[in-house]
Amino acid sequence: MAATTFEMDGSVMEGGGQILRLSAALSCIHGTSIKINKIRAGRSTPGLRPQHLMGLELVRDMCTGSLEGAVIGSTEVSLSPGTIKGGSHIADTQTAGSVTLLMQVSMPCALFAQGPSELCLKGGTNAEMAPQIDYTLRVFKPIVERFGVNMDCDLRMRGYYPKGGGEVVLKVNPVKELIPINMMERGHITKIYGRAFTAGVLPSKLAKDMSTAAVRTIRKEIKDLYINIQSLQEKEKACGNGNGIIIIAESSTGCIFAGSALGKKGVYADKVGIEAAEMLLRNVRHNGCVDEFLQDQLIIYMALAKGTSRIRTGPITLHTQTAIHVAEQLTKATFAVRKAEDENANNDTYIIECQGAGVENPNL
Ligand SMILES: Nc1ncnc2c1ncn2[C@@H]1O[C@H](COP(=O)(O)OP(=O)(O)OP(=O)(O)O)[C@@H](O)[C@H]1O
Repeated sequence: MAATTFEMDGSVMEGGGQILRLSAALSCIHGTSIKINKIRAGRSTPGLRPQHLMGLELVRDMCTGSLEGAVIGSTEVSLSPGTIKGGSHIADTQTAGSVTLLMQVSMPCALFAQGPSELCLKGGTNAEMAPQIDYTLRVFKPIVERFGVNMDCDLRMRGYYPKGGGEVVLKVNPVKELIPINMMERGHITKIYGRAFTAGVLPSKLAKDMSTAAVRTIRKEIKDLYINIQSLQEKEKACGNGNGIIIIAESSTGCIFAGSALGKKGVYADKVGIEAAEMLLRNVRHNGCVDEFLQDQLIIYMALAKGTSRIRTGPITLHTQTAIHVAEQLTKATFAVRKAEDENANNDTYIIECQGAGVENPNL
Protein backbone atom coordinates (compact mmCIF):
# COMPACT_ATOMS: atom_id res chain seq x y z
CA MET A 1 0.00 0.00 0.00
CA ALA A 2 1.18 3.53 -0.83
CA ALA A 3 2.64 5.64 1.99
CA THR A 4 -0.17 8.21 1.76
CA THR A 5 -2.99 6.12 3.16
CA PHE A 6 -5.80 8.27 4.53
CA GLU A 7 -7.47 7.01 7.72
CA MET A 8 -11.21 7.52 8.07
CA ASP A 9 -13.04 7.01 11.35
CA GLY A 10 -16.23 5.12 10.50
CA SER A 11 -17.79 5.82 13.88
CA VAL A 12 -18.14 9.60 13.61
CA MET A 13 -21.51 11.36 13.48
CA GLU A 14 -24.07 9.06 11.76
CA GLY A 15 -21.56 6.21 12.14
CA GLY A 16 -23.25 4.06 9.48
CA GLY A 17 -22.64 2.55 6.06
CA GLN A 18 -22.75 5.92 4.35
CA ILE A 19 -19.25 6.86 5.64
CA LEU A 20 -17.93 3.70 4.07
CA ARG A 21 -19.63 4.27 0.71
CA LEU A 22 -18.50 7.88 0.44
CA SER A 23 -14.95 7.14 1.58
CA ALA A 24 -14.55 4.23 -0.82
CA ALA A 25 -15.98 6.18 -3.77
CA LEU A 26 -13.77 9.22 -3.14
CA SER A 27 -10.69 7.07 -2.60
CA CYS A 28 -11.41 5.34 -5.91
CA ILE A 29 -11.94 8.64 -7.78
CA HIS A 30 -8.79 10.25 -6.38
CA GLY A 31 -6.69 7.11 -6.68
CA THR A 32 -5.57 7.44 -3.06
CA SER A 33 -5.49 4.57 -0.60
CA ILE A 34 -7.81 4.63 2.36
CA LYS A 35 -8.20 2.72 5.61
CA ILE A 36 -11.63 2.91 7.22
CA ASN A 37 -11.83 1.80 10.83
CA LYS A 38 -14.59 1.47 13.47
CA ILE A 39 -16.98 0.65 10.61
CA ARG A 40 -20.66 1.15 11.49
CA ALA A 41 -19.72 1.53 15.15
CA GLY A 42 -22.95 3.49 15.63
CA ARG A 43 -25.10 0.50 14.63
CA SER A 44 -26.44 -2.41 16.72
CA THR A 45 -24.59 -4.90 14.46
CA PRO A 46 -21.31 -3.09 13.75
CA GLY A 47 -19.02 -4.01 10.87
CA LEU A 48 -19.71 -4.89 7.27
CA ARG A 49 -23.10 -6.29 6.25
CA PRO A 50 -23.54 -7.96 2.83
CA GLN A 51 -24.57 -4.73 1.08
CA HIS A 52 -21.49 -2.89 2.37
CA LEU A 53 -19.13 -5.74 1.52
CA MET A 54 -20.53 -6.15 -1.99
CA GLY A 55 -20.33 -2.38 -2.50
CA LEU A 56 -16.65 -2.36 -1.53
CA GLU A 57 -15.86 -5.35 -3.75
CA LEU A 58 -17.68 -3.67 -6.62
CA VAL A 59 -15.60 -0.51 -6.21
CA ARG A 60 -12.41 -2.59 -5.97
CA ASP A 61 -13.31 -4.36 -9.24
CA MET A 62 -14.25 -1.12 -10.97
CA CYS A 63 -10.91 0.49 -10.13
CA THR A 64 -8.78 -2.66 -10.48
CA GLY A 65 -7.69 -2.08 -6.89
CA SER A 66 -7.04 -4.25 -3.87
CA LEU A 67 -9.03 -4.62 -0.70
CA GLU A 68 -7.87 -5.88 2.70
CA GLY A 69 -9.98 -6.94 5.66
CA ALA A 70 -13.22 -7.07 3.68
CA VAL A 71 -15.30 -9.87 5.22
CA ILE A 72 -18.74 -9.83 6.82
CA GLY A 73 -18.52 -8.31 10.30
CA SER A 74 -15.16 -6.64 9.67
CA THR A 75 -14.76 -3.22 11.33
CA GLU A 76 -11.60 -2.22 9.45
CA VAL A 77 -10.89 -2.29 5.71
CA SER A 78 -8.22 -0.85 3.43
CA LEU A 79 -8.74 0.00 -0.22
CA SER A 80 -5.85 0.66 -2.62
CA PRO A 81 -7.38 1.85 -5.88
CA GLY A 82 -5.96 1.53 -9.38
CA THR A 83 -7.41 2.90 -12.64
CA ILE A 84 -11.19 3.07 -13.07
CA LYS A 85 -11.62 1.27 -16.35
CA GLY A 86 -15.41 1.03 -16.86
CA GLY A 87 -16.87 -2.10 -18.46
CA SER A 88 -19.27 -4.68 -16.99
CA HIS A 89 -19.38 -5.63 -13.33
CA ILE A 90 -21.74 -7.60 -11.14
CA ALA A 91 -22.51 -7.16 -7.43
CA ASP A 92 -24.90 -9.55 -5.71
CA THR A 93 -25.74 -9.05 -2.03
CA GLN A 94 -27.46 -12.50 -2.01
CA THR A 95 -29.78 -10.94 0.56
CA ALA A 96 -32.25 -8.05 0.52
CA GLY A 97 -29.25 -5.68 0.86
CA SER A 98 -30.21 -2.59 -1.09
CA VAL A 99 -29.29 -2.27 -4.78
CA THR A 100 -29.80 1.49 -4.55
CA LEU A 101 -27.06 1.70 -1.92
CA LEU A 102 -24.84 -0.31 -4.28
CA MET A 103 -25.64 2.41 -6.82
CA GLN A 104 -24.70 5.07 -4.25
CA VAL A 105 -21.17 3.70 -3.88
CA SER A 106 -20.55 2.81 -7.51
CA MET A 107 -22.08 5.61 -9.56
CA PRO A 108 -19.62 8.37 -8.63
CA CYS A 109 -16.76 5.98 -9.52
CA ALA A 110 -18.33 5.13 -12.89
CA LEU A 111 -18.49 8.85 -13.73
CA PHE A 112 -14.70 9.09 -13.50
CA ALA A 113 -13.94 5.92 -15.46
CA GLN A 114 -12.06 5.58 -18.73
CA GLY A 115 -15.18 4.38 -20.56
CA PRO A 116 -18.86 3.51 -20.07
CA SER A 117 -19.82 1.17 -17.19
CA GLU A 118 -22.56 -1.41 -17.04
CA LEU A 119 -23.30 -2.57 -13.49
CA CYS A 120 -25.60 -5.48 -12.73
CA LEU A 121 -26.72 -5.03 -9.12
CA LYS A 122 -28.67 -7.71 -7.24
CA GLY A 123 -30.46 -7.62 -3.89
CA GLY A 124 -33.42 -5.69 -2.50
CA THR A 125 -34.96 -3.00 -4.70
CA ASN A 126 -37.44 -1.80 -2.10
CA ALA A 127 -35.63 -2.17 1.21
CA GLU A 128 -35.90 -0.43 4.59
CA MET A 129 -33.57 2.47 5.50
CA ALA A 130 -32.56 2.96 1.86
CA PRO A 131 -34.05 4.66 -1.18
CA GLN A 132 -36.71 2.52 -2.85
CA ILE A 133 -35.72 1.97 -6.49
CA ASP A 134 -38.69 4.16 -7.43
CA TYR A 135 -37.12 6.99 -5.41
CA THR A 136 -33.79 6.57 -7.18
CA LEU A 137 -35.44 6.57 -10.60
CA ARG A 138 -38.01 9.31 -10.11
CA VAL A 139 -36.43 11.66 -7.57
CA PHE A 140 -32.65 11.14 -7.49
CA LYS A 141 -32.08 10.51 -11.23
CA PRO A 142 -33.67 13.66 -12.70
CA ILE A 143 -31.91 15.86 -10.15
CA VAL A 144 -28.47 14.22 -10.37
CA GLU A 145 -28.67 14.55 -14.17
CA ARG A 146 -28.44 18.31 -13.64
CA PHE A 147 -24.81 17.76 -12.64
CA GLY A 148 -24.24 16.45 -16.17
CA VAL A 149 -24.60 12.79 -15.17
CA ASN A 150 -25.72 10.49 -17.96
CA MET A 151 -27.22 7.32 -16.50
CA ASP A 152 -29.74 4.69 -17.47
CA CYS A 153 -31.23 2.17 -15.09
CA ASP A 154 -33.14 -0.91 -16.17
CA LEU A 155 -35.25 -2.41 -13.39
CA ARG A 156 -35.32 -6.10 -14.30
CA MET A 157 -36.72 -7.62 -11.13
CA ARG A 158 -38.00 -6.22 -7.87
CA GLY A 159 -36.86 -7.88 -4.64
CA TYR A 160 -37.97 -7.41 -1.04
CA TYR A 161 -36.92 -8.30 2.49
CA PRO A 162 -35.95 -10.98 3.44
CA LYS A 163 -35.47 -12.83 0.14
CA GLY A 164 -33.95 -10.15 -2.08
CA GLY A 165 -33.70 -11.43 -5.64
CA GLY A 166 -34.11 -7.99 -7.22
CA GLU A 167 -31.95 -6.90 -10.14
CA VAL A 168 -31.15 -3.61 -11.84
CA VAL A 169 -28.71 -2.86 -14.62
CA LEU A 170 -27.15 0.56 -14.33
CA LYS A 171 -25.39 2.12 -17.30
CA VAL A 172 -23.25 5.19 -16.68
CA ASN A 173 -21.18 7.25 -19.12
CA PRO A 174 -18.05 8.92 -17.82
CA VAL A 175 -17.82 12.73 -17.60
CA LYS A 176 -14.87 15.09 -17.91
CA GLU A 177 -16.19 17.01 -14.90
CA LEU A 178 -19.48 17.65 -13.11
CA ILE A 179 -21.46 20.89 -13.44
CA PRO A 180 -22.57 22.62 -10.21
CA ILE A 181 -26.30 22.91 -9.49
CA ASN A 182 -28.44 25.70 -8.14
CA MET A 183 -31.76 24.75 -6.54
CA MET A 184 -32.93 27.79 -4.66
CA GLU A 185 -36.49 28.43 -5.88
CA ARG A 186 -39.12 26.11 -4.54
CA GLY A 187 -42.13 27.48 -6.45
CA HIS A 188 -45.48 25.86 -5.71
CA ILE A 189 -46.49 22.21 -5.73
CA THR A 190 -48.07 21.31 -9.07
CA LYS A 191 -48.39 17.53 -8.99
CA ILE A 192 -48.70 14.72 -6.45
CA TYR A 193 -48.62 11.12 -7.60
CA GLY A 194 -47.26 7.76 -6.59
CA ARG A 195 -47.57 4.02 -6.43
CA ALA A 196 -48.74 1.65 -3.72
CA PHE A 197 -47.84 -1.98 -4.36
CA THR A 198 -48.23 -5.49 -3.09
CA ALA A 199 -46.27 -8.46 -4.36
CA GLY A 200 -46.32 -12.24 -3.94
CA VAL A 201 -48.98 -13.71 -1.68
CA LEU A 202 -50.02 -10.39 -0.15
CA PRO A 203 -53.59 -9.32 -1.07
CA SER A 204 -54.06 -6.41 -3.46
CA LYS A 205 -56.38 -4.79 -0.90
CA LEU A 206 -53.28 -3.72 1.04
CA ALA A 207 -52.22 -1.47 -1.84
CA LYS A 208 -55.65 0.17 -1.94
CA ASP A 209 -55.62 0.68 1.85
CA MET A 210 -52.17 2.29 1.75
CA SER A 211 -53.18 4.56 -1.11
CA THR A 212 -56.53 5.60 0.40
CA ALA A 213 -54.99 6.41 3.80
CA ALA A 214 -52.17 8.37 2.15
CA VAL A 215 -54.55 10.44 0.02
CA ARG A 216 -56.75 11.17 3.07
CA THR A 217 -53.72 12.36 5.06
CA ILE A 218 -52.39 14.62 2.30
CA ARG A 219 -55.87 16.06 1.63
CA LYS A 220 -55.99 17.49 5.16
CA GLU A 221 -53.17 19.85 4.20
CA ILE A 222 -53.20 20.11 0.41
CA LYS A 223 -56.76 20.50 -0.79
CA ASP A 224 -56.52 21.87 -4.31
CA LEU A 225 -54.55 19.15 -6.18
CA TYR A 226 -55.60 15.85 -7.69
CA ILE A 227 -53.56 13.12 -5.98
CA ASN A 228 -52.96 10.13 -8.21
CA ILE A 229 -51.58 7.15 -6.28
CA GLN A 230 -51.87 3.97 -8.32
CA SER A 231 -52.57 0.68 -6.52
CA LEU A 232 -50.61 -2.12 -8.13
CA GLN A 233 -50.19 -5.83 -7.65
CA GLU A 234 -46.72 -6.75 -8.86
CA LYS A 235 -47.12 -10.01 -10.76
CA GLU A 236 -44.18 -10.37 -13.08
CA LYS A 237 -40.75 -8.98 -12.42
CA ALA A 238 -41.11 -9.28 -8.66
CA CYS A 239 -39.45 -11.83 -6.36
CA GLY A 240 -41.00 -12.69 -2.98
CA ASN A 241 -43.58 -10.91 -0.87
CA GLY A 242 -43.73 -7.23 -0.08
CA ASN A 243 -45.84 -4.13 0.12
CA GLY A 244 -45.04 -0.45 0.16
CA ILE A 245 -45.77 2.99 -1.14
CA ILE A 246 -43.99 6.02 -2.54
CA ILE A 247 -45.64 9.40 -3.04
CA ILE A 248 -43.92 12.08 -5.11
CA ALA A 249 -44.58 15.82 -5.28
CA GLU A 250 -43.27 18.09 -8.03
CA SER A 251 -43.03 21.86 -7.93
CA SER A 252 -43.43 24.55 -10.59
CA THR A 253 -39.64 25.06 -10.55
CA GLY A 254 -38.75 21.38 -11.09
CA CYS A 255 -38.15 20.36 -7.47
CA ILE A 256 -39.07 16.76 -6.62
CA PHE A 257 -39.81 15.38 -3.14
CA ALA A 258 -40.95 12.01 -1.85
CA GLY A 259 -42.40 10.26 1.14
CA SER A 260 -42.24 6.48 1.25
CA ALA A 261 -42.75 3.50 3.52
CA LEU A 262 -42.72 -0.29 3.41
CA GLY A 263 -45.11 -2.76 4.99
CA LYS A 264 -43.95 -4.74 8.00
CA LYS A 265 -45.39 -7.74 9.79
CA GLY A 266 -48.10 -6.61 12.20
CA VAL A 267 -48.36 -3.06 10.82
CA TYR A 268 -51.71 -2.17 9.24
CA ALA A 269 -51.55 -1.03 5.61
CA ASP A 270 -53.25 2.29 6.34
CA LYS A 271 -50.46 3.08 8.87
CA VAL A 272 -47.89 2.50 6.10
CA GLY A 273 -49.79 4.90 3.83
CA ILE A 274 -50.03 7.53 6.58
CA GLU A 275 -46.31 7.22 7.36
CA ALA A 276 -45.40 7.93 3.72
CA ALA A 277 -47.88 10.81 3.46
CA GLU A 278 -46.59 12.44 6.63
CA MET A 279 -43.02 12.11 5.38
CA LEU A 280 -43.98 13.85 2.14
CA LEU A 281 -45.86 16.65 3.95
CA ARG A 282 -42.92 17.20 6.30
CA ASN A 283 -40.68 17.63 3.25
CA VAL A 284 -43.03 19.99 1.47
CA ARG A 285 -43.61 22.19 4.53
CA HIS A 286 -40.03 23.41 4.93
CA ASN A 287 -40.17 25.22 1.61
CA GLY A 288 -36.87 23.81 0.46
CA CYS A 289 -36.05 22.31 -2.94
CA VAL A 290 -34.90 18.84 -1.88
CA ASP A 291 -36.22 16.38 0.68
CA GLU A 292 -34.43 15.04 3.76
CA PHE A 293 -32.95 12.10 1.80
CA LEU A 294 -31.86 13.75 -1.43
CA GLN A 295 -30.06 16.26 0.81
CA ASP A 296 -27.32 13.80 1.83
CA GLN A 297 -27.31 11.97 -1.51
CA LEU A 298 -26.33 15.11 -3.44
CA ILE A 299 -23.38 16.06 -1.22
CA ILE A 300 -20.76 13.98 -3.06
CA TYR A 301 -21.81 15.41 -6.45
CA MET A 302 -21.69 18.96 -5.09
CA ALA A 303 -18.22 18.25 -3.69
CA LEU A 304 -16.89 16.87 -7.00
CA ALA A 305 -18.46 19.52 -9.27
CA LYS A 306 -16.51 22.42 -10.71
CA GLY A 307 -17.96 25.62 -9.21
CA THR A 308 -20.47 26.65 -6.59
CA SER A 309 -23.59 24.57 -5.94
CA ARG A 310 -26.45 25.80 -3.78
CA ILE A 311 -29.46 23.88 -2.51
CA ARG A 312 -32.33 25.11 -0.41
CA THR A 313 -33.58 22.45 1.95
CA GLY A 314 -35.16 21.61 5.30
CA PRO A 315 -33.35 20.92 8.58
CA ILE A 316 -29.90 19.45 7.96
CA THR A 317 -29.89 15.73 8.71
CA LEU A 318 -27.12 13.89 10.52
CA HIS A 319 -26.56 11.91 7.29
CA THR A 320 -25.93 15.20 5.48
CA GLN A 321 -23.60 16.52 8.19
CA THR A 322 -21.70 13.24 7.97
CA ALA A 323 -21.52 13.37 4.16
CA ILE A 324 -20.17 16.93 4.36
CA HIS A 325 -17.59 15.85 6.94
CA VAL A 326 -16.36 13.00 4.71
CA ALA A 327 -16.40 15.13 1.55
CA GLU A 328 -14.39 17.91 3.22
CA GLN A 329 -11.85 15.38 4.51
CA LEU A 330 -11.37 13.64 1.18
CA THR A 331 -11.76 16.43 -1.39
CA LYS A 332 -10.83 20.10 -1.61
CA ALA A 333 -14.51 21.08 -1.50
CA THR A 334 -15.78 23.40 1.25
CA PHE A 335 -19.35 23.61 2.50
CA ALA A 336 -21.28 26.32 4.32
CA VAL A 337 -24.72 25.81 5.85
CA ARG A 338 -26.90 28.75 6.81
CA LYS A 339 -30.51 29.50 7.66
CA ALA A 340 -32.51 30.95 4.77
CA GLU A 341 -33.79 34.40 5.59
CA ASP A 342 -35.79 35.43 2.53
CA GLU A 343 -39.55 36.01 2.55
CA ASN A 344 -40.38 32.43 1.53
CA ALA A 345 -38.26 30.88 4.28
CA ASN A 346 -39.59 29.54 7.56
CA ASN A 347 -37.85 28.36 10.70
CA ASP A 348 -36.92 25.09 9.01
CA THR A 349 -35.46 26.41 5.76
CA TYR A 350 -31.70 26.10 5.25
CA ILE A 351 -29.22 26.63 2.44
CA ILE A 352 -26.26 24.37 1.72
CA GLU A 353 -23.57 26.02 -0.36
CA CYS A 354 -20.56 24.17 -1.69
CA GLN A 355 -17.42 25.37 -3.42
CA GLY A 356 -16.85 22.19 -5.39
CA ALA A 357 -13.41 20.68 -5.81
CA GLY A 358 -13.73 20.62 -9.59
CA VAL A 359 -12.38 17.10 -9.92
CA GLU A 360 -11.46 16.25 -13.51
CA ASN A 361 -11.58 12.82 -15.03
CA PRO A 362 -7.93 12.12 -15.88
CA ASN A 363 -9.03 9.29 -18.16
CA LEU A 364 -10.87 11.44 -20.73
N1 LIG B 1 -37.12 6.63 2.74
C1 LIG B 1 -36.01 6.94 2.08
N2 LIG B 1 -36.08 7.52 0.87
C2 LIG B 1 -34.95 7.85 0.19
N3 LIG B 1 -33.71 7.62 0.65
C3 LIG B 1 -33.57 7.05 1.86
C4 LIG B 1 -34.71 6.69 2.65
N4 LIG B 1 -34.26 6.13 3.81
C5 LIG B 1 -32.92 6.17 3.77
N5 LIG B 1 -32.49 6.72 2.60
C6 LIG B 1 -31.10 6.97 2.18
O1 LIG B 1 -30.37 5.76 2.35
C7 LIG B 1 -29.05 6.03 2.81
C8 LIG B 1 -28.86 5.26 4.13
O2 LIG B 1 -27.57 5.40 4.60
P1 LIG B 1 -27.09 4.61 5.91
O3 LIG B 1 -25.66 4.87 6.14
O4 LIG B 1 -28.02 4.88 7.04
O5 LIG B 1 -27.37 3.15 5.45
P2 LIG B 1 -26.66 1.76 5.47
O6 LIG B 1 -25.54 1.60 4.54
O7 LIG B 1 -27.76 0.76 5.37
O8 LIG B 1 -25.95 1.66 6.80
P3 LIG B 1 -26.43 1.36 8.21
O9 LIG B 1 -27.04 -0.01 8.24
O10 LIG B 1 -25.17 1.45 8.81
O11 LIG B 1 -27.43 2.45 8.52
C9 LIG B 1 -28.95 7.55 2.95
O12 LIG B 1 -28.38 8.09 1.79
C10 LIG B 1 -30.42 8.00 3.05
O13 LIG B 1 -30.66 9.30 2.54
